[in-house]
Amino acid sequence: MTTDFKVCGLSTPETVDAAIKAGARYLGFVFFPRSPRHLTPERAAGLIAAVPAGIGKVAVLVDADDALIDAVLAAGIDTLQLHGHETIDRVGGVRARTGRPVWRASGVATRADIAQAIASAGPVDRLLLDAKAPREAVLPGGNGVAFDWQLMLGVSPPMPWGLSGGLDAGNVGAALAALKPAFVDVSSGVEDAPGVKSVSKIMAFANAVRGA
Ligand SMILES: O=C(O)c1ccccc1NCC(=O)[C@H](O)[C@H](O)COP(=O)(O)O
Repeated sequence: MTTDFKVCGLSTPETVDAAIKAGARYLGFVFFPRSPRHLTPERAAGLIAAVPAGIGKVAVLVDADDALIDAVLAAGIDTLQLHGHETIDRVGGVRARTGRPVWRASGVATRADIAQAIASAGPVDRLLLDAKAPREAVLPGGNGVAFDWQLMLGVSPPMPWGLSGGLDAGNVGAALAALKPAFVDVSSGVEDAPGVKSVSKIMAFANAVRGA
């Protein structure tokens, strides 16, 4: 069975279409003004309108307020990925108020980070383990950096979890074989430059996931 994958940071009709054709289970849209992948809810609505039913439309949010959450849901988003410093109470509050699936993204650099990510995830539907952002990074995710996957050996989070950070067509097969996450998430690894997705790299990533 093929592992589900999410293509994150989509911002054009062509690359949304490529991700759909490649078989992505989830499409990610970033709502964070400092990101080269940033979208307004209005722009996202235009992209989401073309997405068939059955494919998840995931908003990547960083410490978003309720007004932004409501705006992205009105744009057609169905899943909320919280990628900031949201507390357990905030995660639970967002889930209870919206009734939508909530994913918690956490940065990993050490084994202790993984334990902390699991302990502080709150009532999430999915946990996304991403590489901890480098000290000088402007973004909390989407930096094209991998964490040491050996840190995950022997760890099985009690909720469905996804792997992200620095994945690409060349390494995702090894990641899947070693860790068997419920899903994988890619952004920089299918780009030609930050924020510029590549149709051919999206296809190559999908083939690598299927071939794993
Ligand atoms: O991608 C962004 O610009 C971004 C901005 C702010 C918070 C999170 C962001 N991305 C989160 C993702 O879901 C990425 O897909 C994930 O971190 C993997 O990124 P990459 O290492 O570039 O494949």
